Amino acid sequence: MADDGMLMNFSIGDSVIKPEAKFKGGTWRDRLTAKKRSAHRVSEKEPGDGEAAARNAASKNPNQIQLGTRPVKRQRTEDTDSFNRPSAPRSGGDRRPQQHPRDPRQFISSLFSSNPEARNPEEPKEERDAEDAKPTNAPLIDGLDTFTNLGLSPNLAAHLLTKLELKAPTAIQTSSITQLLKEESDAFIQAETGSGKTLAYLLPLVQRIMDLSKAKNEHTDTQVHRDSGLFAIILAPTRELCKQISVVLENILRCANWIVCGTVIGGEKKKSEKARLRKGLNILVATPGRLVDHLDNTEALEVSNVRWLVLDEGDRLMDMGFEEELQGIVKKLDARQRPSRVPGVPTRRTTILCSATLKMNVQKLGEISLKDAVHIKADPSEEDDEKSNKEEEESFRVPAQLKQSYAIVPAKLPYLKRTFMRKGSVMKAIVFMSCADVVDFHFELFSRNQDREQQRKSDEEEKDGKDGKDGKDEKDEKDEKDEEKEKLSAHGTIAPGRAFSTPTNPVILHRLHGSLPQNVRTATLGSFSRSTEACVMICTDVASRGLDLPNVDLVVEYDPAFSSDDHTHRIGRTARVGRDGRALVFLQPGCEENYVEVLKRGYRDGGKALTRTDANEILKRGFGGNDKKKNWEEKTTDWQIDVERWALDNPDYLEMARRAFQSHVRAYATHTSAERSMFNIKELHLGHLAKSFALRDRPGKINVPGLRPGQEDTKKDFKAARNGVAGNKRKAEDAPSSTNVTDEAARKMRAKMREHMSGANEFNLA
Ligand SMILES: Nc1ncnc2c1ncn2[C@@H]1O[C@H](COP(=O)(O)OP(=O)(O)OP(=O)(O)O)[C@@H](O)[C@H]1O
Repeated sequence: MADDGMLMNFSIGDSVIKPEAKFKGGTWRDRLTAKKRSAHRVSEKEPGDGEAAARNAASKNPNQIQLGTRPVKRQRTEDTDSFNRPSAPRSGGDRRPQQHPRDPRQFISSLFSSNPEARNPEEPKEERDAEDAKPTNAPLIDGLDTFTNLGLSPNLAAHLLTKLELKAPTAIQTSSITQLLKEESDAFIQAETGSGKTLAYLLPLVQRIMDLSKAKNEHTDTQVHRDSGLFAIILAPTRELCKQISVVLENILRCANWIVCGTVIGGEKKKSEKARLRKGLNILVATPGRLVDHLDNTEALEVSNVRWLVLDEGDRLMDMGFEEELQGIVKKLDARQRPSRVPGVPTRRTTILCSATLKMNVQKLGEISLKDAVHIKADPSEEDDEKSNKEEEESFRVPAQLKQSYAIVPAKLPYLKRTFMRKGSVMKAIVFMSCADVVDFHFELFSRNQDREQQRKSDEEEKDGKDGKDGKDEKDEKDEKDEEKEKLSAHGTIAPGRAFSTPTNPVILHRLHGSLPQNVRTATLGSFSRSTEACVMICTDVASRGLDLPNVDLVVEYDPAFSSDDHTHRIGRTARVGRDGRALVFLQPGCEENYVEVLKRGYRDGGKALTRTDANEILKRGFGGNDKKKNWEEKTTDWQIDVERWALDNPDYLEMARRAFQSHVRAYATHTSAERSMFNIKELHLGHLAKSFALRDRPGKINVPGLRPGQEDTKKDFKAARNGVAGNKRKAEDAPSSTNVTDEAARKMRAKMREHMSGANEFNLA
C-alpha cells in the first residue's frame, strides 16, 4: 500500500512553515513555549540528521515522545496527501475532492506506517484456542447443598426456587449462609465477581429477621412490622448499587411482606426520605453520605435496634473516600445501641464486610468496622491452608471460565469499530474508557449518520455559489438529529450504533458516565439491562463495580483500567454466576505490554484462558476479508480519513475530540503508582493518541478551556466538589482511586502534562 500520509510527532520543516517572529494569542505560557520550541527548532535543524535521530529514538523506545528534541521532518506535499484523496465518490456534478484549508498546526499521518512494533514477539493465540475451564462462580446444582438444608426456612427456599428461579446456592452463599445463620461474629465475605455475594449476605439477614417474627409471635401474637424498629443497615458506595440491592431485597421480601425495606441514597428530596423513615423501616439500604446526614438531622431515624450492618463493595467505599463517614457511622451506631424490646434480637451487632478483592484499604475498613471477624470464602478449605500466602490469595480473582484476550495496537481508532461488527454471538458488550469526555466523543462518533452527512455535503455543493445554508436549514437539520436520538432516548444517551450496525444486524449504542444526571444514568442502565437487542454500552468506571447487568457477553477495555483491581471489577461484568464471558483489553506497544503479566496473575492456572489477538486480524476480519491484504489496509485508512474529515467539518465534534484527547492524557497520568511503569506517560505516543481521536492537531496545540458541554446539568455537583466533601464523592465515581489522585508523583506528572499541553488546570474526569 502506498504510504498515504506522514509521520506523527515530528517537527515540520522550516521550508514549509517559517518560524514566526512574534507569538500572539493564548496564555503567556503558550507564547513562551512556542517561542522556545521555535528557537529550538532553528538551532537543531541540521539537514539529514532528523530522520536518523528519529530512528534512534524509536529503537530505544517505540512510544516515547521527545518533547523539545524532535527531529526535523519533511512535510508531505499536496499531491501525495491522503487527506485530499476522496474516500467515496461525492454526489452532485462536481467530483473534485473537497479541499480543506490546510492548517499548519495539523498533521495527517498514515495508519500503517511508523507504528511502533510490539516488543513481545509471542505468537498470537486466538480466543477459540483457549482452554475451557470449569466455572468457579456457578450455582452448585450438582452439590448436596440446597437452600433448605443450609438453614433457610422452607417458605423462603420455596420462594427462591419458584419465584426467583434460584435452584441451588453458589459456593460463597453456601459458606456465608451457614456461618451467618448460626454465629453472631462479624464477617468478611470475599469471593470473585458475579458469585452471588448480594444474596450471600441478604438471605441470612432476611432469615434472621423472619425468625424475629416467630419469636414475637410466641410472646405477643404479633408479627414484626414496620414500627418494630430498624434492624439492619446496608451501605453501598453508589446510588446505582443501592438501588440494585434494594430491588433484590424487595424481591426476596415478597414472601415476607410484613418486613419493610427502604432506601436513603440522595437524588430525591430529603423531605420524602424523612417521610419514609418516619413511617418506619426494618431494613435500610443507604449511601454513607446520605446516612450520615440523616443520622445527624433526622429524628425519625432511630438506630437503637440495628443489629446487622453490611458494608458492600468495601474496596469501592474506601476508594471513594468514605472512610471518615464509615468511622462516624460505626461510632454512632455503637453509641446509640440499646437493648431491644423485640424478643430474639441479638445483644450485639454483627458487621459484615463484602468485597471481591482484598486490598490494603479493605483491610483498613475491616479494622475500622469489624471485631474478631470470620473470613468467609467460597472454598472454606482455603482458609486453613497454611501455604496460601498473600500472593496466592490475590491471584484467585477472575472467574475461571472468563476468556480474556489482549491485542497490542497502536493507539488508533478503527480497531474498536471493527471489534463490534457482530462477531458471532456478541449481543451485549460493555466498553470501558478512561473518562467522560472520551465516552462522549466515541458515542458521537459511532452513532453518526454517514448517509445523512453525505447527503448534507452534496446539498451544500449544489448550493455552491449561493449564500450557503439559511437559518431554517440549520434548524431543520438540528431538529432532525435530535428527533432521531429522542426516538431511542429522551436524554441523548442511547442512539443507533451505526458504526457497528449492518442493515440486518442493528446495534444500539449507550453511553454512561458520572457527569450525567442521576435520572439519566438510571434510565440508560435500565434500557441497557432490559434490551433484548444487540447493544454496546460505552462507559467509564462508574459501571465497573457491583453492577449486575444481565447477559453481558463481552467486556472491552479500550483504555486499560487505572489499577488491576479496577480491571478485575470491569471484566467481572461478564462471566457471571457460571455463564461464559469474554474480555478484550487494548494495550499499546512498549511498556504497556508488561501488563500481560498482571492479566495472567488473575488466573489460578497462570492464565491458560488468556490469549493474544493479532491486531491486524481484527482489522482484516472487519475491513475486507483475509485474501486481499491491500484491500483491508486501504479500507481501514479510508475509514480513518473519513472520521478525521467528520471531526474537521464539525466544530462541535472537533472540540469534543480535542477535549477527549486532553482529558485522556490527564487521566493516563493517574494510573496507580504500582502500575505506572507499565503505563508510563513519558512513553505515551501523543501523536498516535491524537489520531485515535480523529485529530490532526499537533498534540502540544490541543487546548480546550472551560467546562465540558453538558456540565451545566451537574454544575451544582461541581461547585460542591470544589467546596466540600459531598462533591468529591460524586466526582470520585468516575475518577480513579483517590489514593492515585492524591499521589504525589501523579500530581507532579499532571503538572508536567499541563505545562506541555497548556491544559486547563482542572482534573476533569467526571
Ligand atoms: N444461587 C444463585 N443461582 C442463580 N443465580 C444467582 C444465584 N445467586 C445469585 N444469582 C444471580 O447472580 C447475579 C450476580 O449476583 P451478585 O450481583 O450478587 O454478584 P456479586 O458476587 O456481588 O458480583 P460483584 O462482585 O460483581 O458485585 C445476580 O443476577 C443474581 O440474581
